[in-house]
Amino acid sequence: MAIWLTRSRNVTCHLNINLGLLRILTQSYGRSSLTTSATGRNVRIPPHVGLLNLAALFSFQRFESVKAEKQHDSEDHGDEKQALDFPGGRVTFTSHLRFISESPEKRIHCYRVLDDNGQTIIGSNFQKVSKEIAVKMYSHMVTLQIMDTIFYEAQRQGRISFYLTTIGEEAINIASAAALTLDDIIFPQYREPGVLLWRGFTLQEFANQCFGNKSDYGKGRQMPIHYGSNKLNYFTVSSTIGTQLPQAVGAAYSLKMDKKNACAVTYFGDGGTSEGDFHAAMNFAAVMEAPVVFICRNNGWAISTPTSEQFRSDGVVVKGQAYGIRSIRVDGNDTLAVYSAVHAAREMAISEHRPILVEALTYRVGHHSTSDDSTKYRSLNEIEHWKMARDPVARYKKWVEKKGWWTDDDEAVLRSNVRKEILQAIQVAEKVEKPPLMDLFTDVYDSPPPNLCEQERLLRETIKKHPKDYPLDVPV
Ligand SMILES: Cc1ncc(C[n+]2csc(CCOP(=O)(O)OP(=O)(O)O)c2C)c(N)n1
Ligand SMILES: [K+]
Repeated sequence: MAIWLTRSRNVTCHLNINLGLLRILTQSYGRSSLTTSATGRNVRIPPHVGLLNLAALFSFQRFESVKAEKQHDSEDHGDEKQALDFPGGRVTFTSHLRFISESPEKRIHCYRVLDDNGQTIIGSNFQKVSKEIAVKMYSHMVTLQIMDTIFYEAQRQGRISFYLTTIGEEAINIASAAALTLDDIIFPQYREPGVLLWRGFTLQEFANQCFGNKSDYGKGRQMPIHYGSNKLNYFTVSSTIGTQLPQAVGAAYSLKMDKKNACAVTYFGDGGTSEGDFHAAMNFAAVMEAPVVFICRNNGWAISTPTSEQFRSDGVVVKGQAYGIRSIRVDGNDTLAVYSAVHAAREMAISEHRPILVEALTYRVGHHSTSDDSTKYRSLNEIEHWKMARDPVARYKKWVEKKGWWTDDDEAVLRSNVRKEILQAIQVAEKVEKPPLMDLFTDVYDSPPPNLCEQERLLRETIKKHPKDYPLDVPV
């Protein structure tokens, strides 16, 4: 409830108060009168009006009073002459007792280039892309979609233990990757395999990891989709939400110390922003002026948690300013907008030694993973709407087609080739031997500690006791 308090000394304070505070105020202000300007006109309230009456008077005005308060937010009540020299800059004084509103009147706008029909919005400001890059982006988005569909089916058939798709987020994956260089170091969450695909990870390499065979760089020690590539500057996915964020800041800081023409780029979901690691990383990056680009895929759901239960702020983009980080909100389903925003973010991060936050608005069209059924917590209509009306791949396709860079024949050839290549990769990966049992215990300690040796002994004993339950294709 917003109230203007007037005292005889002509001091006006603007308050945002609850009933408890109102009680304290009426007591401490004693016989002075209260004046409300909540409706735009001043109403004098005599000192004898009881607290309950006062509460009733204001309770139905809550909406209007908040509006008034917001209007005042935009006025400058600061006294330029009366200021405090304080670390970080001059702070002007005000005699208005006024709290900053918890939410701005308007939400932060979302940058886009393509309209819903995939055509460039006249006057839009974006990074030009060559035909080669434009077509490569489109074909990689399609490849990612086909890979997801086939791998998902392979999991349903029991051929791999787990899978998680990126459907609906192809533009964020591919366009952001295209705007970076190979020297930029990627710290992914798990819904960005398209970045790795763009960097040259082969479909065979993806399949090897999902099957956890001997050719998997992680030697089968991670669940499927926890890809990583030293060669491609792509840190291995960690299931633990948010851990990649402070790591990215540290890597970015080292790139700056080494005067490298590169930045660190980290991806995370809206759910990830509730982790302490997100806040530690943002603050550390701002203070250390680390060249890191934070890319948040705000896809509406963190498994079954909707964003309304994740935060009460205007999404994620506003958190950047609180930490002193330049930020942008972008339409995550608009390939050209994502490309342009990340391209600009990278340039600023490196040339100005600063972190940048990009919030990409999108939607997780698939279930969280193969362990989830999202129809239990969200409507089919919502899913269908994003799948059909807001599909980033179809939208971008219209643009490349209009440019004359893509035809139906190109589409048919691409789809058929990619499908064949993925099926072939799965067949090969399935036949490759699994890493030996011993690999489970190596590569961490020079000489394994007693508890690890004990675990190995117990595992071998269990296999001997229950040979039928042990997979035949894993050498003991
Ligand atoms: C620290 C931690 N807490 C909880 C989990 C369980 N978990 C796995 S994924 C996930 C949701 C994350 O959502 P978000 O970061 O928004 O990414 P999205 O899956 O939507 O891409 C949760 C809670 C986890 N892996 N790590
Ligand atoms: K999410």
